Amino acid sequence: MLVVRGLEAGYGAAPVLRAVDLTVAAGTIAAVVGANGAGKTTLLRALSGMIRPAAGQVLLAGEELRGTPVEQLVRRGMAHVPEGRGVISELTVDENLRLGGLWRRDRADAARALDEVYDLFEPLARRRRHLGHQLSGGERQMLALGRALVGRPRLLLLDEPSLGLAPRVVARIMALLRQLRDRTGLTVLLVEQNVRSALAVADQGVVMSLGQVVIAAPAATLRDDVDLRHAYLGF
Ligand SMILES: Nc1ncnc2c1ncn2[C@@H]1O[C@H](COP(=O)(O)OP(=O)(O)OP(=O)(O)O)[C@@H](O)[C@H]1O
Repeated sequence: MLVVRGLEAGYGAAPVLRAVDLTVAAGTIAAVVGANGAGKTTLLRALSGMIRPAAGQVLLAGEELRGTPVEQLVRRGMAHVPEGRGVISELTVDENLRLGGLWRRDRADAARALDEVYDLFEPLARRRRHLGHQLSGGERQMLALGRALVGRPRLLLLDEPSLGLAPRVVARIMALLRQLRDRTGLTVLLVEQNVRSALAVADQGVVMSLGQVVIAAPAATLRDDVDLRHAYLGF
């Protein structure tokens, strides 16, 4: 689904990503882990067009994406849920969710997707008319994820979904990702500080350090191989 080759990106003159290579198979979850400042968020930003890569190739289902306007990326099936969540505080839960499907031509399916999100996230269904700023951190995270799902993405880029959430909510979100992968074939690139939770749900583990991918391996290998864990994950 996603092939990244030699990706270089950064902020102004300061390079962050250095020759990043990555492959994520369709219908799998890849967890990107690594120390603070390793470049995980920058990788998601470069993939979703929030920052312009300086070099390299990004293919989504075989089609080159570099230089594609963000709106086109969304139409091609990419959804990015950034860290900090991007919920619009002045809009209601329902309005925020509908934003995720505004661009879709198939209105009937957009309405179905909205209903599915309310089924998945019962707290959102109970707070349809609440404003974004009236939600708890966990509800906001559900809303950001729900809004992305209303667009029926093929590839979901998720930045730190567990940030600031109670373990029970984190477990729920991870279980949901697995369910979406299994039921709909969704492909997920998941950036997480919570390495154990991320590797528990992921098919592939990708460790970044100093702007590079230092190891990409089956998540089970990273979970179970004590030497690898010590060397790359520090536990
Ligand atoms: N907007 C920005 N302008 C300039 N430099 C930035 C910006 N955002 C991040 N950086 C720098 O890019 C580097 C990588 O940051 P990035 O946020 O991608 O790391 P990360 O792996 O996601 O870290 P964390 O786990 O702490 O969120 C860091 O050195 C950071 O200071």
